[in-house]
Amino acid sequence: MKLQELLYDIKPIQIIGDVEKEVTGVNIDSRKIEKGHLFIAMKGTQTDGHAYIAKAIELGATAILLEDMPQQYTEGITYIQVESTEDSVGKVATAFYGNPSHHLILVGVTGTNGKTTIATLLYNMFRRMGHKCGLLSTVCNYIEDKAVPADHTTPDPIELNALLSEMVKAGCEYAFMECSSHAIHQKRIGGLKFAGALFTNLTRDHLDYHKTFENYRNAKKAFFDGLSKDAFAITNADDKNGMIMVQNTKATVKTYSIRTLADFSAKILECHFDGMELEVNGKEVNVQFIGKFNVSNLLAVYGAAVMLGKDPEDVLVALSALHSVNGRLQPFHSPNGYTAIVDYAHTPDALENVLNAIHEVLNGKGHVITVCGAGGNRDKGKRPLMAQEAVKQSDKVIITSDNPRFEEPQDIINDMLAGLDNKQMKKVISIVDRKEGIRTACMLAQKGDVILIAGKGHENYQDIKGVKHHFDDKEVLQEIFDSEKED
Ligand SMILES: CC(=O)N[C@H]1[C@@H](OP(=O)(O)OP(=O)(O)OC[C@H]2O[C@@H](n3ccc(=O)[nH]c3=O)[C@H](O)[C@@H]2O)O[C@H](CO)[C@@H](O)[C@@H]1O[C@H](C)C(=O)N[C@@H](C)C(=O)N[C@H](CCC(=O)O)C(=O)O
Ligand SMILES: Nc1ncnc2c1ncn2[C@@H]1O[C@H](COP(=O)(O)OP(=O)(O)OP(=O)(O)O)[C@@H](O)[C@H]1O
Ligand SMILES: N[C@H](CCC[C@H](N)C(=O)O)C(=O)O
Ligand SMILES: [Mg+2]
Repeated sequence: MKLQELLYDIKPIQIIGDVEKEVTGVNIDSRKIEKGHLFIAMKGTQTDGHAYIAKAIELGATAILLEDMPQQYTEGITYIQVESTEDSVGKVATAFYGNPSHHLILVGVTGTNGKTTIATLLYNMFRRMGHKCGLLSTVCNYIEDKAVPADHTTPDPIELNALLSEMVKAGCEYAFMECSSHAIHQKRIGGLKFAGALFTNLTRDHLDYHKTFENYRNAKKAFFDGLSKDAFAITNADDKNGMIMVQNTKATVKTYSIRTLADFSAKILECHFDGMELEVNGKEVNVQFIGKFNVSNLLAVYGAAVMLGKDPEDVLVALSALHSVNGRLQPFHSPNGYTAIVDYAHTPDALENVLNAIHEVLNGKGHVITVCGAGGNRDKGKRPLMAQEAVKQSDKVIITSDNPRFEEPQDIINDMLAGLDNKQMKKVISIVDRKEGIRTACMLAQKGDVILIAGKGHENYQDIKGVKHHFDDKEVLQEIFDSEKED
C-alpha cells in the first residue's frame, strides 16, 4: 500500500521525503520492524519511541511517523510529523488493514466489571444464531473458532486492526470486543467504526494509571462521546455513572435495569446454583447463570442483540442456551454434595459482588468458605480490603497465593491479613500453596456448603518470579472430586 493512502485521515504538520513509496507494514515497536515498514514513534509511560527511530531504520523502516523531527535526516527515509502520534496511530493502522471495522458490525463493551462476560456471551449467542463472529477479550481472542492468545484486554492498535482484518478475511459478520479504559485513553481504538457500545458499571479500579476516579470515568465516557449517530449506546441505568456515560453521545441511547423502568428490564423470579428464572421485558426465561450482576450482564446482551435487529423472542431462546464464561462464576458440584465456584474476582468490589451472588442463592442454607489471594506487583492498597470483603461474607477464609510475581508470597498474604482485627482473624487461615489451600477448603466443606475460589478464573498459570507455572483452579478441583469419587 502506498504511504500516501495511509495518511488520508490524519493531518501532518510537515512531511519530508517521498509519500508515493510502498509500505509493507506499520509498527509502534521498533523490535518488530521489518523491511519497508512505517515506524510510529509513541511517547509512552515507560520510554519514548522517538529514541528507537535509528533502530527502526536499521531494521528496514522506510518511513517514520513522529511528533519531534530529528536533528538529522537519514536519506531515503520519509518523515511525517504530526501533532500527536497517539491520535494518529489508530487511523493509520486501520487504513493499512483496509478499514476492517467498516466491513464488520463491531460492538464494544466498557465498564469496570462484566466486559469479558458480555462480549463473550454476545459472541457465543451470535454464533449460535448462525453468524460468523470474532471476539477480542481478556481471556482469548477468536476469529470464528480460531483462538489467538490475548496479552491485553484490548490489543494495541496494530494488533487490533490486524485481528479485525483477519476476521473480515474469514468472512465474519460481527465482532465483539472489550474496550479497557487504558485502551480508550491511549486511543488504541482510534479510527474504528462501532455499530454499538455497551456500558456495564464503574467502580474504583486502575487508579495507579488514571490517578483520579474522574479521569477514569472520563476515559470510559470518551468511548461514548466518539460514537457516530447511526450507532447505539446501551447503558446501565442502575449504575450512578450510567447516564453520565451517554450524556454527550450522538448515538441512540437505550437503558437496561434490574431496578427501575428501562428499555430492557428484568426481575429474578427464582434462583438456584444452576441458574435463575427471570422475567425479561415481561417474558419468562430460564438462564444458566447466578447472581444479580449476571442479570445485568444478560440484559446488556439481550439489549445489544435486539438493537442489532434480532427478534426479542429468538434472543430469549438463545439466552436460555448460554452458559457461564470460563472462570466467571463457574459452578462445579462435588460428589460430596458441596458446590465450588471458580471466579475471577480480584478486587474488593468484585469479591463483594460474587459473595452477594452466592448468598442470594444459598439463602442461609449452608456455609461459605472463600479461598483467595492477591497478585504481586500490583495495587497494594486493595490487599487488606480484599481480605475484609472475604471475611465479611464468609464463614471461613483461606488466604493464599495469586500470581506472586516478583514479591514474596508470604508478604502479600501479610498485607491482606493486616486488614483484619483479632475477631476477624478467627475465621482465617493462611496457606501459601494455593493447591493446598483449595484442598483444605474442600476438606472443610460439608454437604450444601459453597466454596468460592476467587482471583484466577480462566488463568492456567501461577506467575512466580517471571515464570508462569501451570496451575488451574478448575483442574485442581477436578482432581479433588475424582479422589472423592474413589472414597
Ligand atoms: C500502561 C500501559 O497501558 N502501557 C501500554 C502502552 O505502553 P507504554 O505507553 O508504557 O509504552 P512504553 O513501554 O513507554 O514505550 C513507548 C513506545 O516505545 C516503543 N518501544 C519501546 C522499546 C523499544 O525497544 N522499542 C520501541 O519501539 C513501544 O513499543 C511504545 O510504542 O502501550 C503499549 C502498546 O499499546 C501497551 O502494550 C502497554 O501495555 C502495558 C504492557 C500494560 O501492562 N498495560 C496494561 C496496564 C493494560 O493495558 N491493561 C488494560 C486493562 C486491563 C484490565 O482491565 O484489567 C488492557 O487493555 O489490557
Ligand atoms: N456486571 C457485573 N457487575 C459486577 N461484577 C461483575 C459483573 N460481571 C462480572 N462481575 C465480576 O467481575 C469479575 C470479572 O468479570 P469480567 O471478566 O466479565 O469483567 P471484565 O470487565 O472483563 O474485567 P477485566 O477488566 O479484569 O478484564 C467476575 O469474575 C465477577 O466476579
Ligand atoms: N487484569 C488484572 C488481572 C488480575 C488477576 C489476578 N489473578 C492477579 O494476578 O492479580 C491485572 O493484571 O491486574
Ligand atoms: Mg475483561
